[in-house]
Amino acid sequence: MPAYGQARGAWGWHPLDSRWAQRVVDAAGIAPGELVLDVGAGLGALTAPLVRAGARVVAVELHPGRADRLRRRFADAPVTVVRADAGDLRLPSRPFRVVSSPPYNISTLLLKRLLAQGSRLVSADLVLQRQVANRWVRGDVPGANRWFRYYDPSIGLRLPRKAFTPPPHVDSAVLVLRKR
Ligand SMILES: C[S@@+](CC[C@H](N)C(=O)[O-])C[C@H]1O[C@@H](n2cnc3c(N)ncnc32)[C@H](O)[C@@H]1O
Repeated sequence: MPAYGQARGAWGWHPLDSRWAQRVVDAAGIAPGELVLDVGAGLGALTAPLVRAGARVVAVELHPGRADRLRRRFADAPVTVVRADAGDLRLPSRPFRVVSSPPYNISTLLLKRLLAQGSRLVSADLVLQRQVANRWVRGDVPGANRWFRYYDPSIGLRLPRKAFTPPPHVDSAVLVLRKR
């Protein structure tokens, strides 16, 4: 079921503190001009430092009000706001990177989408529930053998709960995937 059909309050609303968002983007090492998807962009906590890094950003957000606010906030920046469900995401036809702090309930769906056959994904830096990120790095997910022929998984930054407002009930970490 698309998340848009979820009850009010079930939107995975845990925005990142701006300093932590900056750290996540710094660690991703974005080069000017790169195409970067920010999936579940919220109000742009990651979008803003991505723009400062010189990225061309596609900000995907399902919540209509947040998508509108993103459009207004980044009207003069190289940001395309797409109101879409991450599960139905149309991937760019050219090489792209992903830097995202998605709602935890869609992280597996999103990863499968990004790693689908034909994807031009170059790298992903995804803020995930730490347990889930660890499972991916251990290869403890169906399909891992196939995906990890092409991508090298590792754990990046570990984020404390206070990196988000409101703080989630679980620890988080950045799952880093780099094309081999
Ligand atoms: C954890 S918040 C993070 C927001 C922002 N990335 C940040 O770090 O501040 C996740 C965001 O994903 C959005 N969202 C929820 N379900 C979604 C879906 N299926 N597709 C796209 N966005 C979704 C929510 O509306 C929310 O803005």
